[in-house]
Amino acid sequence: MSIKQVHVAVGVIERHGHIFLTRRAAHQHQGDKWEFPGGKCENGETVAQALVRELSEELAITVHDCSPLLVVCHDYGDKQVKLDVHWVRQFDGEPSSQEGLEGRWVAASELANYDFPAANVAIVERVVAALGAD
Ligand SMILES: Nc1nc2c([nH]c(=O)n2[C@@H]2O[C@H](COP(=O)(O)OP(=O)(O)OP(=O)(O)O)[C@@H](O)[C@H]2O)c(=O)[nH]1
Ligand SMILES: [Mg+2]
Repeated sequence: MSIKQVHVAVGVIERHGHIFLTRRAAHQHQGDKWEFPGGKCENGETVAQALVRELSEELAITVHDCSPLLVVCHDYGDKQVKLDVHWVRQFDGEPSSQEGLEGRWVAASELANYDFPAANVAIVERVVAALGAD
């Protein structure tokens, strides 16, 4: 049996201490959980290129710059993921889900109230540590 790890570009989109979250569709992996928008890297793409493409496709924003935050590897049993997480602070446009997903700006202090996939615990900790929880 082969173990395939999915490489995912994930964006922590930040503006004025708030983070833009989307809620995964019920039928998706980790369905109904809240997430930081992003998606799978395609062949030949850098993570930054994948992030620019995904955030354009999913949210119709134009990302001008991003910077690495952390990498999280997680085994869900049915799927192994490597989340390559970047801050996204320079972008144009107002994010709105192009895929009909629920989306909202959330204060760093409110992130703990959201139900994320297990792999996201470390991401939330880092974001709250960076932005403060008050
Ligand atoms: N985008 C995103 N994916 C995450 C997060 N946390 C996490 O475990 N993942 C996992 O990373 C994997 C890849 O994300 P994705 O958005 O491309 O996955 P998907 O299956 O919805 O993509 P697809 O429907 O376009 O094929 C999924 O298995 C998802 O459960 C997160 O915060 N953001
Ligand atoms: Mg996605």
